[in-house]
Amino acid sequence: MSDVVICASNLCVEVQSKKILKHVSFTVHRGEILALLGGNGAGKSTTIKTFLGLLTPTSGSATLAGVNVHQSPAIVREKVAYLPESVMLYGHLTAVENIRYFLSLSGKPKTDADIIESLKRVALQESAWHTVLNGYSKGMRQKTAIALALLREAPILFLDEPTSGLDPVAIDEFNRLVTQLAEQGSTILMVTHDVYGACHVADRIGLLREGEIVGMFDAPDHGNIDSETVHNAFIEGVVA
Ligand SMILES: Nc1ncnc2c1ncn2[C@@H]1O[C@H](COP(=O)(O)OP(=O)(O)OP(=O)(O)O)[C@@H](O)[C@H]1O
Repeated sequence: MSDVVICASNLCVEVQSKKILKHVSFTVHRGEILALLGGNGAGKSTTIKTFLGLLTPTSGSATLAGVNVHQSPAIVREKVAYLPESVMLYGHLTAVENIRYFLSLSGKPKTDADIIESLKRVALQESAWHTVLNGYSKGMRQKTAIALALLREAPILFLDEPTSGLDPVAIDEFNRLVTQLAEQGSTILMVTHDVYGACHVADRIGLLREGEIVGMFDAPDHGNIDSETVHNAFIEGVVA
C-alpha cells in the first residue's frame, strides 16, 4: 500500500547469538499510531534500535517510507525524531537554548520566534522557556523534546515508554499532543508496557511477547481499543 511509512517485514534480530526478534512483521500507515505492547524483555527497545539502524537484522527488513534503513541509513536522520525513555537534553541550558543547540547540530536552525511557537504548541509554561532544565519535571523535559522534534519537522516519531514517570495530567496532555500530531500526518511507533495508555492513544496495538508479535488489536473508531481484551491477552496469553 502506498501510504505505508514504517514497515517491519519478517524481522529477525540476534544479539550475542540470542534470538531477540523472531519474524516480526507490522506496518504503520501515514497518520497512524501503532503501539507495541510487551512486558520486560519482550523486544520493544530492540525493535526501535533496529529501526534506528543501531542493530542489524539477521534476516528480514526494516523500511521507512520504502527505504531500507540498513541499506540507506541517512533516511533515519532525515525522517525520524526519537524520544528515548529518558530524554537527553542539557540540564544547564534553558529550553530555548537546548532546542537552538540541537537544531544547529542537525543543520536545521530556526529563529527564536519559531522555537517559542513550538514550546507554546506543546504547552510548556512560559515561565520555563528561559529556565535551565535542571529544575524541570520529567513532563516538562518531554515537552521540550517534543517541541524539538516538531521543529525538526520529522514525519516519523519513535517513542520509547513515553509516559512512564508522568503524572495523569501530563499523560493526558502528552496523549492529546501525540494524537494531534498523528492527525496532522505524523506516523508514530511507540513501545510501552502500559496497557491502558496504549489503548487510549493508539490506533492499533501489537502485542509483543518473547520477540514475537502474538496479537494485533485495533478499534474502528481509533484510539479507543477495548482495554479489557488487550489486558487479558497481555496477562493471560490469550491471542486475539
Ligand atoms: N546487548 C544485549 N546483550 C544480550 N542480550 C540483550 C542485549 N540487549 C537486549 N538483550 C535481551 O533482549 C531481550 C529484549 O530486550 P529489550 O530491551 O528489547 O526488551 P524490552 O521489551 O524493551 O524490555 P524493557 O521493558 O525491560 O525495557 C531481553 O531478553 C534482553 O535481555
